[in-house]
Amino acid sequence: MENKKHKIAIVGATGFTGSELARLLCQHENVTIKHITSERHQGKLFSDLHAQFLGIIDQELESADVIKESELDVIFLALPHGVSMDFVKKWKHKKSKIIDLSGDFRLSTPEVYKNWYQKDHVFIEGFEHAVYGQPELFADQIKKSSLVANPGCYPTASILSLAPLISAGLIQEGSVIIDAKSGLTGAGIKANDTTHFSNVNENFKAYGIGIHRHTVEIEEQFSILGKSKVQVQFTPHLLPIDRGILATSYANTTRKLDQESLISMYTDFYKEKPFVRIRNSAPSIKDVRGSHYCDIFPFWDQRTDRVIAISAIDNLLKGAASQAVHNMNLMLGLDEKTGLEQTPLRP
Ligand SMILES: NC(=O)C1=CN([C@@H]2O[C@H](COP(=O)(O)OP(=O)(O)OC[C@H]3O[C@@H](n4cnc5c(N)ncnc54)[C@H](OP(=O)(O)O)[C@@H]3O)[C@@H](O)[C@H]2O)C=CC1
Ligand SMILES: CC(=O)N[C@@H](CCC(=O)OP(=O)(O)O)C(=O)O
Repeated sequence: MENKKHKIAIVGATGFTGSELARLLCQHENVTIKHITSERHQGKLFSDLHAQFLGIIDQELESADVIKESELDVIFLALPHGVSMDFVKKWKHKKSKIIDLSGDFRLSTPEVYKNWYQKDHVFIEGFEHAVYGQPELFADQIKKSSLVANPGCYPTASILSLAPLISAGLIQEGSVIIDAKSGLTGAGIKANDTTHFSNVNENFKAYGIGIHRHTVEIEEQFSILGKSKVQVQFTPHLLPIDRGILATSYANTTRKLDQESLISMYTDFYKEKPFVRIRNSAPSIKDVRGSHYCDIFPFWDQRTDRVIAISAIDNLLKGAASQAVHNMNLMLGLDEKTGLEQTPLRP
């Protein structure tokens, strides 16, 4: 018997995460891409904009207006934050499940959203329904949800790096410091001064110091996992590479640990999570590039009695598109690994 194909749409398909979604979903055995949308490029072929899809997805880009009348199982929103919420509001009566890649529904309340995104939220109702889409941590809620807030890229790497210790209540309050670095595609497809070649090439800098919106996303998720308020110091950096995130997380623990028990705690925590790999040496960005893996090396520094957990992901995949597909698999009751077992791309 032929597989039932779920109908999906990718809204904002011309961007970086939208085109990665298209790459994954065109090979996914259980879905068919019904619509791919763009407002600026409607009428052109997807493969005209992204030549790598020539002969693979020569589908016409449509305006998101077509979604209104279309029967869809899942809609992926690969739109900027502040834009996604308008669409979620507009389509609130549709039966389709929505996976939003933006930050619009990741936080706990519209007030917290306003504080960190400097924008009033237009769809407050959404906060009650949205589930934070970290498949390794919240699969049960994701399976029942019809609105998933796909996590941010830095939060994915950061949260997974310390989740086993936070969940076990082993982290000393106020001691978490996360130093994270991202490739340039994290900043989206539109070029600007920051992403200008000569400002990035052979250069390296910190940004968003003390104010980056991912700080609160990480804090809120740690607070849920640890069942008490957690504050973190988070600093992002821009790497002169196209894709990948490396996060180095430091924390003091409430009791002394050792390397062996740390590794066994992490291995145990992630034992049924096929896309988190516990390493016994520091991972590099290229070890996970082009894949859905998050590699983590937890290290016990016996000199300073501190944990240093290093995690690596591909920001466009585990940090965005493949995580969204993982969420879709869970929401549709499919095998969670479907369409996600790409081997990392080296060198
Ligand atoms: N890049 C990354 O590594 C990650 C990104 N994210 C989040 O995912 C979302 C998408 O990111 P990314 O793919 O990088 O973004 P891009 O800037 O690369 O693409 C954005 C897309 O949104 C569309 N768009 C922009 N404004 C509007 C609008 N007003 N109405 C309708 N469509 C619009 C554009 O379509 P067009 O111009 O063709 O009409 C484009 O296709 C963002 O919220 C981002 O924060 C999350 C994790 C990681
Ligand atoms: C390198 C770079 O600029 N990265 C982006 C993060 C991209 C992302 O995941 O952000 P969202 O929360 O908007 O989804 C930034 O720091 O704003």
